[in-house]
Amino acid sequence: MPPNEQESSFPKTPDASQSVTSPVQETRFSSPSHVIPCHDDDHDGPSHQSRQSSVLRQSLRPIILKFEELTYSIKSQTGKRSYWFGSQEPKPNRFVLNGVSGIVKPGELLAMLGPSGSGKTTLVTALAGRLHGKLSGTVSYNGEPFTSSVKRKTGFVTQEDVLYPHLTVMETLTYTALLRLPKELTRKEKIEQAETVVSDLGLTRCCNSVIGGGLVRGISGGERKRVSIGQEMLVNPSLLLLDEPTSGLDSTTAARIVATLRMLARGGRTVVTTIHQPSSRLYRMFDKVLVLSEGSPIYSGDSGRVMEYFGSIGFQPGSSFVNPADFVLDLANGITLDTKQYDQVDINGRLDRLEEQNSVKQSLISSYKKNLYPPLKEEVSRTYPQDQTVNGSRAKSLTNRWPTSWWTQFSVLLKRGLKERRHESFSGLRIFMVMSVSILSGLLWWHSRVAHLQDQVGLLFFFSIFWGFFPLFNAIFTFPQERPMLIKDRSSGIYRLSSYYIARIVGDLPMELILPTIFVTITYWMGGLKPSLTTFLLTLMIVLYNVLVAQGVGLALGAILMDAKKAATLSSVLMLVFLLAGGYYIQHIPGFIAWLKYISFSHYCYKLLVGVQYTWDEVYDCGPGLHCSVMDYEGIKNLRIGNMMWDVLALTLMLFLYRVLAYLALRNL
Ligand SMILES: Nc1ncnc2c1ncn2[C@@H]1O[C@H](COP(=O)(O)OP(=O)(O)OP(=O)(O)O)[C@@H](O)[C@H]1O
Repeated sequence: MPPNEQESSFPKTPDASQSVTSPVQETRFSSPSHVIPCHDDDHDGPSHQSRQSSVLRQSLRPIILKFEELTYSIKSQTGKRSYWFGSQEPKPNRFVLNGVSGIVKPGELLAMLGPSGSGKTTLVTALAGRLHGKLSGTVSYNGEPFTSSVKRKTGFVTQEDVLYPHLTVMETLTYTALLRLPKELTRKEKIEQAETVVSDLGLTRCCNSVIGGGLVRGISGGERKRVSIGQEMLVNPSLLLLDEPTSGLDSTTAARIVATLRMLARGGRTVVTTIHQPSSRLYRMFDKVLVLSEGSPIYSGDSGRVMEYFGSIGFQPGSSFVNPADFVLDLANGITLDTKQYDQVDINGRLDRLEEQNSVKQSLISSYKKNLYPPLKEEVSRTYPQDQTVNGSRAKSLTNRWPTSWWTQFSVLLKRGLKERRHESFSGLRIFMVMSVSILSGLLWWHSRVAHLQDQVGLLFFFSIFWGFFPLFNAIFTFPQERPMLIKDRSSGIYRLSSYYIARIVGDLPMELILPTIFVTITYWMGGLKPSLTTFLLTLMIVLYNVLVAQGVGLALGAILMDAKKAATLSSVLMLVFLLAGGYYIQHIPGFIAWLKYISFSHYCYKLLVGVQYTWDEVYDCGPGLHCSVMDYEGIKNLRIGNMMWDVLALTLMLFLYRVLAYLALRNL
């Protein structure tokens, strides 16, 4: 009989969750008076009434999760190096999962236990449809494979919290609510859901604190974990999968989290979690447990019957007060009462001990196959009413692929990006750098004259190179930095890649364009370039266009390599090539390598800058009493300035091409 049979009758009614008193609720209602209520500045706080009518109380579509004979192997290395190439010889496949089966129904909380490295993370990742590689066996959700509609009904909390460090708790959950909750809910209702989750998870006190991470000090590890769980709760998942949600937390916080999971399960959801070393208090909250030993199951079934089962196959705990979780973890490691005693008498008998432990594990695996697997297999292969009802709803859900419209996704992502990057966009350091370089160059080129043509042309070349390097190097970090968040959001099917991509590019624009505008304005007039408003505006437009192209190159390199270090190295080489082949330093590049300048955006920018600065009839003093045409000056003549539309066209092509490349690279993430 399943534990808590009365509570977990299937399917659960929405109200069932409210009737369960959990430690979370107890904590919430007994929270001390000094707790500061968290209200978003943009809206009014939710009424108690609206919290009660939370959509989180209802499981909209219960899911039966079945997995059968899951086997996953990886290729490992021997460590022996081949003489010639230093590569390692392949070793036979190592099984990370070996014939794991199970079934979890709505209303149930399954815990996966096992020693470190036993395959828990691999299994939960496979159940979340995110394991890539050689997975054999079947996983079904109401009898269906993992479809995008299942994806949107599944919450997956990974072991590492993937959160934006500069957003506050409330901002994080609000943006998630706005993106993940269906368009049928109003904005106000979505925000209320976020507030409900903040309150349900006991995050009220820190809701205005930043998440933190890296060098930014933020909320505690337990609070971060609860924010991650909250993000998944918001989607009102029918299936919630969690990888070690309690690791590193104190026992009270861990108990609160497991109690929350139990409460969510009681609301008609299917909840699966891996857990490292639960206390007996936590263990009692699980309905079912699955115990893994080196990837093979040694127990799968009701949590309450674990001691009885192992007793029936000859494995007894040392005392009657033992924590069942400790007992099964010892067994999964091959440690029994006998081997423990053996340990104490013979401390040097390591090999014998290992052999004995292996034989205990093998015996447990055989017992599982003989005693537990046949009835489990029968249960898994049974057809449930849920298996049929889903077919109708699937067709409907597929038509509604995304929870929100493209425009909502775009505007929420834009705002989220601006908030997350507000510190870096308007960082004093960046502004200081641009201001100091512009003033310094203005002073160096102070009121330069056409007579000193070489100097003036040098200033224009500097414009094209500086405003190639700077935006390019800023842009290469964009996607490598955001990769974990993007993968997480995209795996949950929250938004289209196009809405994210456009929001990201548009969000970066203001700062990308404001700084060069300030720079050009200062340096142009200080540097004594042509005192004509039209020429100044044209110069500014060319520099801004160059910035956009350079930004595209940086985005593409970052997205293709997904490694900021590699991208930075490649960018340095690229910009050095562009610098040398740009047409300023070397005027007589050998023909076989002269094509390099045609792929350099700085070259086109430089040509355009020179083209708008000087006219065909303009002359300069080329000697005592001599006047030469500017266009005949060697450095300018070799640029072959002709119809400038071709240069604009080349830059326009690059502008789109690099952005399309970046987009395509992101699609393959
Ligand atoms: N992609 C991979 N490459 C190399 N080894 C892998 C890979 N995936 C899994 N493994 C190995 O498979 C085994 C199981 O890993 P997994 O992370 O699932 O264990 P776990 O039970 O979750 O461990 P822990 O409790 O320490 O997180 C480990 O030995 C791990 O090193």
